[in-house]
Amino acid sequence: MSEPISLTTAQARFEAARRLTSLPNGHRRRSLHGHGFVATAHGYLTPREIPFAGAQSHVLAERLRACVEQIDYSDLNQIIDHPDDLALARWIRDHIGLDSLDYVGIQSTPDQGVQIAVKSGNRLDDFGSFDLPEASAPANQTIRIWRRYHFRAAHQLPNVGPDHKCGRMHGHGFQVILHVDTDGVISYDDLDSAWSTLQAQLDRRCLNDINGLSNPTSEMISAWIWERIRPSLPSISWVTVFETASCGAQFDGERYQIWKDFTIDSAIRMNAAPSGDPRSMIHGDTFLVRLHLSADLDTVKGWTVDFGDVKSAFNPVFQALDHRPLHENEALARGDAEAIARWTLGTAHKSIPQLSRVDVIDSQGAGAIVFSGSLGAALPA
Ligand SMILES: Nc1nc2c(c(=O)[nH]1)N=C([C@H](O)[C@H](O)COP(=O)(O)OP(=O)(O)OP(=O)(O)O)CN2
Repeated sequence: MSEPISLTTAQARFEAARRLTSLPNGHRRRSLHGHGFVATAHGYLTPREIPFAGAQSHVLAERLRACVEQIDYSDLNQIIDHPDDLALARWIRDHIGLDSLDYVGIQSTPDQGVQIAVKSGNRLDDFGSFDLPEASAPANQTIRIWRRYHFRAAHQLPNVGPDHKCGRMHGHGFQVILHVDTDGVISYDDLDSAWSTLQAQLDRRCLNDINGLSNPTSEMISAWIWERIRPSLPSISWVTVFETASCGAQFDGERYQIWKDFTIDSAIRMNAAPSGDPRSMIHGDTFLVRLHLSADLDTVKGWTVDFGDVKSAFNPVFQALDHRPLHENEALARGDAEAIARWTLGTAHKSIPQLSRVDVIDSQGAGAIVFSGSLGAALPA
């Protein structure tokens, strides 16, 4: 594994009203309506920007909160010209006052959002090309919109061992996210029209009966959707399939990535926080720990790595994190999400060699992403 890269991440919520008057007459988003928005920011704060080592995600969260407070409970049209999600993301980028930001996202509903790369040449899913000169960075790699769809279906995995629970016929409320790179012209409506025929083919069906889906793993479903959606959405960048609320697969036309979520409830203490700061004393939080794996497809099983095998292989690391005083582990004495994510990636990589990224996110949506290789497509809040 190459030396992992860390990104700090934070979220802030705000409520606001808007009219999108450039939409056609009769479009429901033309009239005055409101949203509970979620803003996200990713970046790497420099030592100059933080009061002590480990405070990165707290500082980013504070800065983002202060920024969105300016538009919280507002009529957005009074502040921003045509305040669609893209304009809001750009407004935050321009008003947060941090040079170290890499990405800003806006989610206007649980099912739709936009993400922009802040620095020129910064691709949204491959930090390796971060330093591309502006001229060689395709413009369509700096803005990505995404929209989530839901379908209900049964399936059974025909090539698993006799005792595997997924060999039995069962079902899921699947979710699909289409991530599309755009120059700002493609709208959520375009994604809806491209998706509608697939929705009719997938919803309330048994997936095994559908042509091309005889082995309907999350990976195979994401590739099946990719092939069918690409002719109408040529700038599609990733298809994400949530099999359950805690696991799923992503496909970008070449690469598969899967993720599996865990929750840890842990005590922490931040050894670099000044005395008197409550973070210097024992406190705690509930953290989401999201493991991302990059691997080739096992063409017989139809998956990369079984989610169940990920869970078993991760269990010793999970046991070391969950319901534990993390500050008693010397490697975690800094007590922040980045330290936990780095330690988790380094430790779990020994038993899960396909592990390429670990996210550790606290209960307020702030934390760290530590990865080696491709970032993959962002998953919503
Ligand atoms: N890489 C993949 N692994 C597995 C797939 C898959 O599509 N790709 N599918 C399955 C099963 O179909 C299954 O329904 C998922 O079960 P599981 O891994 O147990 O996920 P849960 O969210 O139900 O797990 P809990 O953590 O126990 O809630 C299996 N593997």
